[in-house]
Amino acid sequence: MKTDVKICGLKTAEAVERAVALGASHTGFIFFPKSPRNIEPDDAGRLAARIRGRAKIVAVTVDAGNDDLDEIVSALNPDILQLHGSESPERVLTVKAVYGLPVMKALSIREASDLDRIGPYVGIADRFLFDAKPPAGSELPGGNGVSFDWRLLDALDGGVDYMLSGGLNASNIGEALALTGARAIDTSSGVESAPGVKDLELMEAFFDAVRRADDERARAGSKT
Ligand SMILES: O=C(O)c1ccccc1NCC(=O)[C@H](O)[C@H](O)COP(=O)(O)O
Repeated sequence: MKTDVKICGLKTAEAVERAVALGASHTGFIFFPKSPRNIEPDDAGRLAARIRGRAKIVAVTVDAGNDDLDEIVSALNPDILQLHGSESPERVLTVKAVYGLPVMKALSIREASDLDRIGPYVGIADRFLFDAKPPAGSELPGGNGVSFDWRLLDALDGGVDYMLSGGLNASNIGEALALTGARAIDTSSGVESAPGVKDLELMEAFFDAVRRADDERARAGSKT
């Protein structure tokens, strides 16, 4: 099985095209002005046009109102909306109804009780993205390059469809996949040389590590 990989926070044609050539299943564009990865909707739309149909296009927003979502959806025409703020289940339902797009709801995890927040979104969100909680003082709800304790996901109901996120990089992705069995992963800072600057070599190393982990899982699976 090939792990789905989302490369998030893309801002240049070179990075978008390289991510997809390396096998990214999802490309993420950040609409959050405080982020070093923030991109204008029209610029994101131009980048997405280069890879449309080859990878899913994900619009990442944080507690966005309908005016902002209207502009983003019309300029980017995303395949998926990632809601990365404190959007309620009711807001997720509304967004899905208004835009007719699948929603990936991001939830931040630090301790076992954080998994209790999943339940109200089950049957509403199409997928979850489990990220680490931001470190103290961070203005960003995501893209902080920090991981959570992946073992917490042992308690997760096996039917929950999610992307594993938060501080993933070429050095730790093998362990993260082995521990969680995640089928889909997301990274941003782990493939950057500086905040918001994607590094093509780090991206390549990340995909190499993911494919090694996939091979390992296939070998382990074929022995059982
Ligand atoms: O990446 C950002 O700057 C960001 C800002 C505001 C909301 C969400 C953001 N990122 C969302 C993502 O999906 C990131 O890939 C995810 O948080 C993981 O980031 P990292 O820990 O840096 O790999």
